[in-house]
Amino acid sequence: MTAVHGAVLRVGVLGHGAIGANVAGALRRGAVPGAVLGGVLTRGGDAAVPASVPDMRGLLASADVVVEAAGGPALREHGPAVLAAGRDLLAVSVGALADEDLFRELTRLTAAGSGRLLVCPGALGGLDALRAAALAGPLTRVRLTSSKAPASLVQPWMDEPAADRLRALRPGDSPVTVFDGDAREAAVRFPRNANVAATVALAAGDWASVRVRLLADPDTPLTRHVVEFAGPVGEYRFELGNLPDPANPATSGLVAHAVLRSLADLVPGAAWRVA
Ligand SMILES: NC(=O)C1=CN([C@@H]2O[C@H](COP(=O)(O)OP(=O)(O)OC[C@H]3O[C@@H](n4cnc5c(N)ncnc54)[C@H](OP(=O)(O)O)[C@@H]3O)[C@@H](O)[C@H]2O)C=CC1
Ligand SMILES: O=C([O-])CC(=O)C(=O)O
Repeated sequence: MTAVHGAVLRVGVLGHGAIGANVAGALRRGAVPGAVLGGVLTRGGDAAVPASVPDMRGLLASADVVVEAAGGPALREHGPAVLAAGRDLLAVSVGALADEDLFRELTRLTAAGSGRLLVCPGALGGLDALRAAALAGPLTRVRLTSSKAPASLVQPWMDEPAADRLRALRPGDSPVTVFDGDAREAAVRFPRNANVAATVALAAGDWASVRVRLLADPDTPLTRHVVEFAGPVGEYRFELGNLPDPANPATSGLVAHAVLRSLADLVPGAAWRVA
């Protein structure tokens, strides 16, 4: 477990986009009692960003816990060094953990007594019940259905006609299914949309049996996630309707606040927590 300096939790933020900038700004404003912003690492070490550090060495020196909010490739590049340095790693780009080699490497480092790998719930809720139900016995059904604005689902690997069909959807048009398959494939093919699928798979303890549908819905301003599961202790359904983050409509505005909530639980001596 990370050694915390003094009575405060020092937070390093990797990435200064929609989520990272929100988290860094909130920490500077004192939004999480007991936590302070240690440093921010942008891709180019942008000195204009408050608390900017030039490189990962600088971020590790400034932080007890590192929030990864920079995308899957950045989690792959920096995650092992964060854990090896004995810092906790709060991952937001959870879809990158669909890469079995990366997941094995990160969990090996945590098992070796380095920092902990922490998965942020991000745009989701209800994961506590999903984990509890999975502990009660094998789940008979786990499903995630996500719908969001069509433009946010366009991927670089799509051919032009397919991408154009999504962009051309208008209010009043029916939702279009852009993916129907398992959680690992969803996370790989939609790295900016299906981090939630990876999070459900990790909570359920199984990637292959989590059925994921992604829908392009031109008719709602909300990004919706419906998590359904069933097992020996009951049947469950959680539905979230998140407003998109104005800085990045592919990302729900809830995510930065979910990071702050996770950090609040890491503050030493926190009076209470949703454990
Ligand atoms: N778990 C969940 O529920 C969710 C997870 N996510 C994931 O969170 C991640 C961040 O989302 P969001 O903030 O909206 O994305 P943004 O694109 O708004 O921001 C990402 C930022 O990270 C920067 N970055 C990329 N690589 C590096 C690097 N190696 N070092 C430092 N900075 C880097 C980018 O810089 P540049 O512009 O130079 O590339 C950009 O400023 C995404 O991977 C996204 O998929 C998003 C939503 C929900
Ligand atoms: O922010 C969201 O609603 C979900 C998302 O993009 C992701 O999981 O990648």
